[in-house]
Amino acid sequence: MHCFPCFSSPKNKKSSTTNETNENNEPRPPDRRRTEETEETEQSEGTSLKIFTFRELATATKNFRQECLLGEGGFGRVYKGTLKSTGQVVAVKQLDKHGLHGNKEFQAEVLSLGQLDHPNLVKLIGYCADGDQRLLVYDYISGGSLQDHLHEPKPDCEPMDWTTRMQIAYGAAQGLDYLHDKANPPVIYRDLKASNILLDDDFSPKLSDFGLHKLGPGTGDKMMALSSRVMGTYGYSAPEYTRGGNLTLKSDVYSFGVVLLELITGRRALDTTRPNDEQNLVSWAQPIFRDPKKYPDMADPVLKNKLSERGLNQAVAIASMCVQEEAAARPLISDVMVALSFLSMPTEDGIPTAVPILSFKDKSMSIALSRHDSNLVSLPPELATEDDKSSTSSGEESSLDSEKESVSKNKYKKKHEEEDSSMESDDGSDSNSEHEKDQDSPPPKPIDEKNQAQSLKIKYRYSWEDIDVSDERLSSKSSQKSNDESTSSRYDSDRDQEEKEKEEEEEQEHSHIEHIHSSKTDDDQSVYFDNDDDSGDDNGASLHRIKSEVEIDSIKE
Ligand SMILES: Nc1ncnc2c1ncn2[C@@H]1O[C@H](COP(=O)(O)OP(=O)(O)OP(=O)(O)O)[C@@H](O)[C@H]1O
Repeated sequence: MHCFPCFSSPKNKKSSTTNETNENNEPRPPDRRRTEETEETEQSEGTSLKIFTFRELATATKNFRQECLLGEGGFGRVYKGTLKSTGQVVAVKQLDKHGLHGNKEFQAEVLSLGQLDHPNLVKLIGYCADGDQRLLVYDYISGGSLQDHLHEPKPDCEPMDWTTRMQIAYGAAQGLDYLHDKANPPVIYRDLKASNILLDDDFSPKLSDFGLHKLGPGTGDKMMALSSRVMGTYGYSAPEYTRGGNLTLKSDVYSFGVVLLELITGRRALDTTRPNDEQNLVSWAQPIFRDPKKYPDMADPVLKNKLSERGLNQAVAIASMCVQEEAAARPLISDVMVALSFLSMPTEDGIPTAVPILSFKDKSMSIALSRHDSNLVSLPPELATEDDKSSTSSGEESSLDSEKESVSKNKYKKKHEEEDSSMESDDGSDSNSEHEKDQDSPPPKPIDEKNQAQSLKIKYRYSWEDIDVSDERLSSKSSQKSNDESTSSRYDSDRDQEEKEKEEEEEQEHSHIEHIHSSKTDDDQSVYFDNDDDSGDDNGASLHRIKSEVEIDSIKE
């Protein structure tokens, strides 16, 4: 077999062949002698992707020997291999020959997959397209999958502790947030599950198997898969997806919620060895979500007494929001990520040093971080340094804008820029350029003062909209509302009062369906659903986030 590179750098193109396309404008095989004799790995144009020869990969995997087989998934077999040229250990995914991918699809797919790069994604390092062979070459992740660690642990392995679980959830949320928010066009994962979350040696999670079906740009939440084939795994797939193949970013959020529930409970998403009413994890958990007293019973028994009840309550609350039946009511993964950033903070003597307090009141959900020691509370570095996220800590508008749910990435960016410029006129500072932003924006205001409770709140405002609302209406209305209300961070201690008054005003304007209350007192730190409202089952209404804002307060005790 010989290499059949689809793409090559201009330099390589010149040297490989003068007949790059045939009369049908299809790529021709390169000069056979070159690939056989030199075995030189090419670089794909415009990406860091390497184009491997089939021979290289056969050598790397000892001719795809059984002993190198890591497993077989929906797309084909995966082999562990070592690249002869560099010694790098890789995972080689040999795609099913009878799969969906034609040559063109494959080309488009690998090129866009090659652009994706995030510490919480398994990195695609190259590919091979040779005749009817299609192979993808990934970094090898040595620690096994979350599924292995959680559900099939080796007998000599300690069960994963609570903080590790929350750190895995946080890392996975960051990977997913990258796919949803940073990748352009956004990538819907489709098949997020514990077996697709690989762990490296220090338990850092890496999402694998993403983007094997690339999605075209759509209209935000309504993005559809190019393929109508319903994928996903039972137990993880969102109801709207399994029912009608309707795939959106929120379907991923649902699957994420299931993984979070697995981490919390130690139960499988689907476990046919359990009694009927306990086989499906979400169905089992739904009634418990409404009864916080039962939350401790939900926790993985191996964690007994080794987790904070507050942390558990918050994690369950996040999971319960993610697995809501109504896709539009699920939070954005970026919101989930922020909440988990706090839950995953290291603990002192098993007690988390900081616990987020989620409060759901009328149209707003707040995530507040409280701690009562003298250490600084600041956003985790990954949230504080990136441009989008720096806004959460530097007093600018939050990047967690409602519009990204309902408009395309480009539209979102445009909106973001507009708001940036409105921010500019508001506060007189120039925040347009990323570079300037990095240089000029003041560092996050320290909020630490001894004997003060510290609180960082990220508020998400939701409004009720008819479900059949058109995207245009949703986005323009939301946008208007979002623009009308300034989205700035405030540091002054009068903010709470102001906020309360504003909320009361807004309360009169909108009806609400569901409350989840959070009590801030130390002994009663509960989060619970309040179904006291008969508008709860309002037909044709759903929650849409219209605004988010960040505030960092120092609250005198
Ligand atoms: N980059 C990698 N590093 C290490 N092991 C990997 C890597 N990619 C996949 N694997 C392992 O290879 C096996 C097959 O993986 P694959 O993703 O193809 O299927 P799956 O996740 O088991 O099932 P599905 O296709 O339904 O998602 C799994 O055991 C997986 O953990």
